[in-house]
Amino acid sequence: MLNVSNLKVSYGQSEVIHGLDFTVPKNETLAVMGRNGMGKTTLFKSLIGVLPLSGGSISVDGTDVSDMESHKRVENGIAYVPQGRMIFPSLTVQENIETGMEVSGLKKIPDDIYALFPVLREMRKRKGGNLSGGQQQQLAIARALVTNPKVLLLDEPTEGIQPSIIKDIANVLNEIKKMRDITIIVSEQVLSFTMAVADRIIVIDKGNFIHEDLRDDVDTDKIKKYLSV
Ligand SMILES: Nc1ncnc2c1ncn2[C@@H]1O[C@H](COP(=O)(O)OP(=O)(O)OP(=O)(O)O)[C@@H](O)[C@H]1O
Repeated sequence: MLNVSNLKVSYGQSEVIHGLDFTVPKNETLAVMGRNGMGKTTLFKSLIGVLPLSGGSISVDGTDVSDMESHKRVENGIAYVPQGRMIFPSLTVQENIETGMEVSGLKKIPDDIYALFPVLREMRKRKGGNLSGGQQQQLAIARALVTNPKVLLLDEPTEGIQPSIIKDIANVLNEIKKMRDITIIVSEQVLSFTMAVADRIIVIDKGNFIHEDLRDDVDTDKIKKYLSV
């Protein structure tokens, strides 16, 4: 589980994340929704340690990771699928996945990864750069999963992906949740996607959480309003 307390993040003098508190238990998928520029990417980068905190703390299963560098946070169970996917274009699909396996000590790509993403098995010898956006997104998720994470972070996984593939990605996240004891946190602007995957939805606005609902209680019109203002 992930526990975040009074998290603050700044660019120079300018504070962008203003003291967020949240806990996400095992087997829960949390969606953080907000318009462009509201702080989703900054929040995720600070959770994985690409950006330093200017205050507060982050812990995974009781271990404080706030002062750890990114690779140490990965060792402690956080995996990150960045916005734009950031796969290695000149490495093959298989090599891309293998870059995630050093941490977990896996020698071979587990069968359940290819069962989740059959297209990656078919394309395992192709260069990552030659895959479609949706396939690259699957590859980025596979690469994150082979680290055996306790907490999986996905920053706007539907961005630039065609609607039919967005459904596949939602199915994959639901499968992952069934297969593993995992906490999933996804940032998004697409409400239909979050309604298909999230147990809880939080709205972020200018670096503050302004609204929270369990999926079953979501007033979709209200959330749409927050996302469109
Ligand atoms: N490198 C940076 N230096 C200074 N300010 C930044 C930097 N990156 C982001 N910001 C500012 O931080 C705020 C939050 O941006 P962030 O990218 O986290 O938002 P976001 O919700 O992820 O948006 P998007 O959906 O466009 O990725 C914005 O006001 C943005 O201008």
